[in-house]
Amino acid sequence: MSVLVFAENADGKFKKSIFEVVSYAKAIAAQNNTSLVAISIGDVAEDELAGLGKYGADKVLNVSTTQLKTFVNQAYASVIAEAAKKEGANIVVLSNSFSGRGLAPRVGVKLEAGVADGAVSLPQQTDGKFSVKKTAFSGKAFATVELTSANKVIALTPNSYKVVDGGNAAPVETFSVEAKESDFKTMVKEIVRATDKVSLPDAEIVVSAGRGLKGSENWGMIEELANLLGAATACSKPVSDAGWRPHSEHVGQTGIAVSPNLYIAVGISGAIQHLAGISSSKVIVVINKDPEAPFFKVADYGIVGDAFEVVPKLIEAVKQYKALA
Ligand SMILES: Cc1cc2nc3c(=O)[nH]c(=O)nc-3n(C[C@H](O)[C@H](O)[C@H](O)COP(=O)(O)OP(=O)(O)OC[C@H]3O[C@@H](n4cnc5c(N)ncnc54)[C@H](O)[C@@H]3O)c2cc1C
Repeated sequence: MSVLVFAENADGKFKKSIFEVVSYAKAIAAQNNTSLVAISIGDVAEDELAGLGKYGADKVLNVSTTQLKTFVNQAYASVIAEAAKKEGANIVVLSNSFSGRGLAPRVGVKLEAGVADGAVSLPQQTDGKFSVKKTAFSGKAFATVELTSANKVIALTPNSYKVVDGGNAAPVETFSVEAKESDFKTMVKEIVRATDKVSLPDAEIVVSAGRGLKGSENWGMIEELANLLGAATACSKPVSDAGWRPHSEHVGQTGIAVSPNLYIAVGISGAIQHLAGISSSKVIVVINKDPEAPFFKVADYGIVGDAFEVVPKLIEAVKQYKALA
């Protein structure tokens, strides 16, 4: 028995969410007194792969074929399932990223495994039971699910487990698996990143704004605040529907789900469909001129005031703080 973790790369590099998921998988391996094997698919340099050992991987399997250079959901799921079988891994861990959300159920089917996607904490393993706390109902609630199958697949929500480093470089082994033609019915030909800014699903800080900002011409202060804080920018649905901001920034039930350490909401009412995408944020700050705005009910800190006065003051305060630091 061992634990297998899928380490997904972005342009040949591993992001922080992968260090989180490797650290998380290591903790599960430790709970079960077993080893942790990581698998990487695509074009990643040897030292980057070996570096996963720092976060707990005892060994790294490297799958690097031309056919699998870009992400192909079905084919990647087959490779991960084959690796799990070969390594005797009965627990497979992935990030609940865009790709991870597609992979987890497919790997689950191939391994006849119970799946817990959107996990937010380590599994509880008592009295022979294996339970995982996860987000439910588009992030509106949490559920604790019990995985009763012998094999288990867990997809970890980004920003819900701390990065634990301190290990040593891990040995890297080439892993080859016969590709099935049926796995390549749909191919990703090219991935064009929307911007080179902080990626929204991975962001630790998000500055988000809504219809209270009146128009796209007023986003300068939101971007300035986000740049100062190293944050990603986001918006409510009507804002992207109106074309004030790109759809890639739309957060909520029908948009992206985020789980940053800090979510700053400016001029957003806090409709249930918006809250669905942000409820696993650690700290929520709301700026709204209406003291009755529903968003204040879920806020950790609230500022009742006009965004056009509050945000410039906040920018000044952050600049002063940075100058002192
Ligand atoms: C099926 C369905 C799915 C949906 N999915 C989503 C989704 O994924 N994401 C999403 O966001 N919405 C979604 N919606 C829409 C959602 O119901 C709300 O209509 C939307 O979130 C409201 O956006 P808003 O808060 O920006 O705008 P508004 O509701 O217009 O609120 C604007 C807020 O700004 C405040 N304000 C105004 N001026 C200022 C100022 N100068 N300073 C400070 N505050 C100010 C107001 O007090 C108000 O609270 C969905 C709706 C449906 C029916």
